[in-house]
Amino acid sequence: MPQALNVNRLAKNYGSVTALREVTFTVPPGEIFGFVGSNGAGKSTTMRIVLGVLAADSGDVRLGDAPIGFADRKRIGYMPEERGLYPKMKVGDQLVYLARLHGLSKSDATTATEKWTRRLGIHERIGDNVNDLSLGNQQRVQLAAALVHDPDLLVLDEPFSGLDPVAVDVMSEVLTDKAAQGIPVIFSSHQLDLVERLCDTVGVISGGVMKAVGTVDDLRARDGLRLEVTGPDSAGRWADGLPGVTDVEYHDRSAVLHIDEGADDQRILAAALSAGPVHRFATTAPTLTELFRELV
Ligand SMILES: Nc1ncnc2c1ncn2[C@@H]1O[C@H](COP(=O)(O)OP(=O)(O)OP(=O)(O)O)[C@@H](O)[C@H]1O
Repeated sequence: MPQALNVNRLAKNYGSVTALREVTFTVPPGEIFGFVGSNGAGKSTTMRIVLGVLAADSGDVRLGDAPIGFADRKRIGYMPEERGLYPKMKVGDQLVYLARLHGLSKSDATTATEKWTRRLGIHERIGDNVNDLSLGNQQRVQLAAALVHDPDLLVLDEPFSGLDPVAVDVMSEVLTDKAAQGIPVIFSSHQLDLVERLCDTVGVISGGVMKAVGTVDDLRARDGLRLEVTGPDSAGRWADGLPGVTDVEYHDRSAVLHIDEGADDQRILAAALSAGPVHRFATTAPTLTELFRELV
C-alpha cells in the first residue's frame, strides 16, 4: 500500500562542500512532485539519500510515519542520473533480471517485461543489446527498469533529458498513470514547462536549500500580482514610484509591473496613458520558469 514520502531536514556535506541544508518536503500518494534547481543544487543527492545509496549526515526519510527501510526501498522504482544498465546485455534479459532482483518470479518478471517494453515502444528491440540502442531508447529501457517490479514509489532523476517529443509524451503519460494509481512520484527536471504541466507540487532547491515548496499557484501567490502594459514608451520609466507598484521590468514597448493587492489599477492606467497610447493592459500569471529565475 503506497504511503507518503516524507523527507525531513536532510543535511549532507561532501567534505567541505555543503550539498544539502535541512531539505524538507512531502510527496503524498497519487501526487507528482517536480524537483527543480540549477546544476549542483542538490537534487541528485536528495534522491540518492531517499534510495539509500547515500547516507545523510542528519535528517531522515520516512514512508508515512515510519523510517524507510531496506524492504521499502526494494519497492522503489528508481531512475539514476548516471544511467545504470548493462550495455552488453539484451534488453529483455536485463529487464527480467532486474525484476527478479526485486523479488518477482520468472514468469511474472517475463510478463512485466512484455508489458512495459510494449507500453514504452521498445518491444521490437527486446532481443538487442542495450548499447545498440539510441540514447533515447536506452532511456526508455531505463524507465522500464524502474517500473517492472510495480513499485510503490517512483524516484526519477532527470527522466526527460534527451528525449524526443514522442518519448516525452510517453514518459509523461506513464508518470501520470502511475500517480493516478495512487503512488507518489518524484522527478527532477530542468524542463520547467513540463514540470508545470505535470506536477501537483513543485520543490525549488538552490545551493542545498529548499527555496519554495507548493503548487505552481501557491508559488504564484507568493510572488504577488503582475500587470503587463503594452504601448507606452518605456524610456521615461513611467511606472517608477507609483503607489502599490513594487517592481517594474521595462521592455521596449511594454512593462511588467509587480503590484500589491490593493494597488489602484486606474491610477496605473492613467500614468501609462500619460506616457503614450496603451494597447494592452492585463494581469498576467508568471510561468514556472519566471518564478524559478526569481527564486534562485
Ligand atoms: N560525490 C561527490 N563528491 C563531492 N561533491 C559532490 C559529490 N556529488 C555531488 N557533489 C556536490 O554536491 C552538490 C550537489 O550536487 P547534486 O549532484 O546533488 O546536484 P543536482 O541538483 O543533482 O545537479 P544537476 O542538475 O547538475 O544534476 C554540488 O555542489 C556537487 O558538486
